[in-house]
Amino acid sequence: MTHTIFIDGEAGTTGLEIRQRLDGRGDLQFISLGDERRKDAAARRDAMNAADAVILCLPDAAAIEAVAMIDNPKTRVIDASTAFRTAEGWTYGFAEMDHGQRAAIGRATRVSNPGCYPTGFIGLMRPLIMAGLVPADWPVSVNAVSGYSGGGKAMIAEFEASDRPQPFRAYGLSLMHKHVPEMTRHAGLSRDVLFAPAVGNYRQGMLVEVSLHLAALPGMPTLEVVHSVLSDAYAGSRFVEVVSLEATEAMTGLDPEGLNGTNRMRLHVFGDRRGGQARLVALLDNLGKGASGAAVQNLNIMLGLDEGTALT
Ligand SMILES: NC(=O)C1=CN([C@@H]2O[C@H](COP(=O)(O)OP(=O)(O)OC[C@H]3O[C@@H](n4cnc5c(N)ncnc54)[C@H](OP(=O)(O)O)[C@@H]3O)[C@@H](O)[C@H]2O)C=CC1
Ligand SMILES: CC(=O)N[C@@H](CCC(=O)OP(=O)(O)O)C(=O)O
Repeated sequence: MTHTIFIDGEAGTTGLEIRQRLDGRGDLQFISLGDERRKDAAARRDAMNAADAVILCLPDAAAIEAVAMIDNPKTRVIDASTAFRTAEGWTYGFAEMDHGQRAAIGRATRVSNPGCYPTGFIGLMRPLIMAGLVPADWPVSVNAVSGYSGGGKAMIAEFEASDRPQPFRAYGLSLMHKHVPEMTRHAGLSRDVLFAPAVGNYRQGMLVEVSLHLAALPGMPTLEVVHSVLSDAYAGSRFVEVVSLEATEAMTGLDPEGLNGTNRMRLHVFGDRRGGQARLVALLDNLGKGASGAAVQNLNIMLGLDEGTALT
């Protein structure tokens, strides 16, 4: 059976990566508008209503407009923007976040693809909060560094055009980053997370880190307990791996580009087993499991296919 797919925003950073991952798949047929018509509202409306599945790779405002154009009840949507990640009627497209989430994605007509930073943060924290190791109202901070492709075409042009690009830039300094509601909600927290992002002068890949004073938590969990809760949560997972404590203890550094080109995420629990502190670090490709890879995984699930089709 062939499914008809329309990628709105196909010429953008996320759209291009999705298209590359889907190229050569005989089970899919694409509606493509070409450069002249890709922003023509009428052409986009027709394309969306003719498709079995639409993947929106647009800025938030354009994604909201696009969804309003769909009147075919059979058209299913995956939105890569931030617009619907905490919206009523949308299913959050992070298959590994809970038992049952994959099946919910499979049934959904509207799926919001998670943000890149939230994928790392929720991946690290949700199991610990659900297990009661971290109380829902705990004050949690998250630091992260992303490659500049995280900022789309505009940021890529900024970094690649400049003779002397900044090596590193802290941003989100007002603490009002657009990912805060999504991270807070889907991690299961009741208090807004404090998010400190940064962008580095490299194209792609990211580290997302939560530091915890384990000895200050109500149950004073050990590093081993934290590790075992995370390992249990992702046991058998194809794309999310929890690195063994032996392996993390042997590491002296972590490369943010280490999973580029894949749909995988690796979770690390760093710290001294005798100490009362932990650095939890997620490694992922912002354009892989953080965006385009996750969108393809969600599409596979929605079409009833093996979720790993065309993904590494
Ligand atoms: N980059 C990343 O790592 C991630 C991005 N996302 C999200 O994915 C979405 C797309 O981001 P990204 O690919 O990085 O952004 P880009 O800016 O690289 O691409 C966006 C594309 O949308 C096109 N576009 C803008 N407005 C319209 C419109 N009204 N109609 C049709 N096309 C339009 C742009 O056209 P033009 O080429 O003319 O500018 C561009 O091709 C965003 O919501 C972003 O937040 C999510 C996770 C990670
Ligand atoms: C480096 C950089 O600028 N990154 C982007 C996030 C990229 C991303 O995840 O976009 P979504 O909002 O669609 O999830 C930012 O901080 O706004």
